[in-house]
Amino acid sequence: MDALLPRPRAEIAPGAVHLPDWLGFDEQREFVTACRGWSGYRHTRLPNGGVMSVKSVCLGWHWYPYGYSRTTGEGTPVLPFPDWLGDLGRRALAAATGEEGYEPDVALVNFYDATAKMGLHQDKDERSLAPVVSFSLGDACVFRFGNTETRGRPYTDVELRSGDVFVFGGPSRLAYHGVPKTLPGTADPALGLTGRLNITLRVSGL
Ligand SMILES: O=C(O)CCC(=O)C(=O)O
Ligand SMILES: [Fe+2]
Repeated sequence: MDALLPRPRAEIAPGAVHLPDWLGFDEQREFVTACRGWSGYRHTRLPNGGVMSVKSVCLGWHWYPYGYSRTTGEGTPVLPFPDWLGDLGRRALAAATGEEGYEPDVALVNFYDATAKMGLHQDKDERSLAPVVSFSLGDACVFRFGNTETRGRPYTDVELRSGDVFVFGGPSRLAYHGVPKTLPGTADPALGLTGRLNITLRVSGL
């Protein structure tokens, strides 16, 4: 029942906008197919010795903690950033905030299995303060959106579901955010995805 109720657009903080159900089901399915076509998903190793529980692959530039490079950790070229993904990001940002002319050149594609999560962090390895545009596919998750000062409160927990867009820019561009948990089994089986995919688009400024 709950799934049938429309969820309103919400400004979670200044410059941070949640657009529920922005991608149609066919677009979600095509996006999942594209994500399957990208190879090289890896658990990123952190300088503190930890390993991220998500598996990720990058397009355009390779993100590592804490910077961007032209080659992957294996020394292979980074997968290209496709034009259609830039177009999608441009349309999503325009729909969220009205900003035109967004030109992302990096995508981080994260896969969450039932137990994966992502600790609170800032996206601050880019040399541009252009917004981050995030797409969610598959299982829903709890997305924690905080403040620019600390990992702690105040923060707002937002449920991101398949097809949702979340944009953060302006005064929220450097806000701490993370994924405390996914909600396993909530994906529409017709999507053909067990788990959650998140794709964030950024402008590297490089
Ligand atoms: O999975 C998400 O919704 C957030 C991902 C994220 O914050 C990141 O890739 O930097
Ligand atoms: Fe992030």
